[in-house]
Amino acid sequence: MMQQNMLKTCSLQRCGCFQPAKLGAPVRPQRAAFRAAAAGKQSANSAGTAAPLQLSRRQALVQLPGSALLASLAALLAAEQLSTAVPPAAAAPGPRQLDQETKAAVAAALNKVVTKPKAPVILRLAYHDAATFSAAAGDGGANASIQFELGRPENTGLKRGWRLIEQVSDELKKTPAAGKLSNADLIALAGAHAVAVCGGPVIDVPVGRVDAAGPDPEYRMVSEKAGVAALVANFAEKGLGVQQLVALSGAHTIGGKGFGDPVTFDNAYYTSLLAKPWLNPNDPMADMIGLPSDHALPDDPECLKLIETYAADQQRFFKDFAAAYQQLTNLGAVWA
Ligand code: HEM
Repeated sequence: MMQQNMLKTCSLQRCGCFQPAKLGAPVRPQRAAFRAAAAGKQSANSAGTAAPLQLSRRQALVQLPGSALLASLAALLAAEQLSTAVPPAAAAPGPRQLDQETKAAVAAALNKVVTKPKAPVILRLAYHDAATFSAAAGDGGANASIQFELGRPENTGLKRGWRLIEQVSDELKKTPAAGKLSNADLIALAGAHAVAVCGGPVIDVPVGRVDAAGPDPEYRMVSEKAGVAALVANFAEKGLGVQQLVALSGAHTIGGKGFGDPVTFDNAYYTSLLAKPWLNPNDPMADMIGLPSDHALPDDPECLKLIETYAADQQRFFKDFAAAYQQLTNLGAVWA
């Protein structure tokens, strides 16, 4: 409504033919434009014509002299534009950016709740929430359904992560962000925060995801015992390629899998995959390092090339991880 009235006011400034628009008093632009054109004719002829002119559209076009005709056409065009201008529709559903006020409130809540030691479980939670997506079935994905799936074997340990999201949500209740974000948004934002707080890339996460009312279908998560073909196939089912598989697996650089400092997000995962410390017969902890699915990656030539790239160039890893994380957290999302 406000925009509509601004439009009317603008037209007032542009062609001077409207009375100021009042709230709730719609102007009839075409008629007003004609009056304006007729008034132009009247003033041009004021010496010889006493009666005010009331012209039809056709009359105006036929009878008005050149300059008045041009003026009338211009007025008509402006009026036509106004009359066809539809009121602004409600914003179309889709990802949107957080406003500054909400962003600040969310950042404060995440800083308070998702501290470095909590980062690994939160990042894993974000993966497990989104990776139930199936492109073929067209369901699952980043929708906070993880809250209904915490009893599944692949989600062992993630109750702790979900409780942290509940805490973030509670924190936000006292702020301008209250009620503005879904749990699915909070999970995606918290995962990005987890990466950043451990020194990884700052990832822009749009919001507007709608929460699911129940669990996603089962058996969508790939096993830690999977070989590289099964890993690639599982990611492909979600519309993610080999590059996304290798970049996202770099998340294992944080947490307890033995790839360097557990709360530093860096490219130690890739340097370790090349060094293969799990094969060191002199290290009693060797078999604690990495998962079979991690160990499998360097066996594939395409994966190996990416592992070498990320091992040599941390910034490239950060860039590809950030892009893949955005893809991951948009999988299957229904936008409000
Ligand atoms: C590629 C297939 C993947 C498999 C099979 C897999 C499996 C696992 C397993 C079994 C754990 C150990 C959980 C535990 O300690 O109890 C783990 C940890 C973790 N995963 Fe994955 N994961 C995969 C991909 C990912 C991706 C794509 C991400 C995030 C983008 C991710 C993030 C994490 C994190 C951060 C941890 C450490 C959690 C902690 O220490 O609390 N994982 N993953």
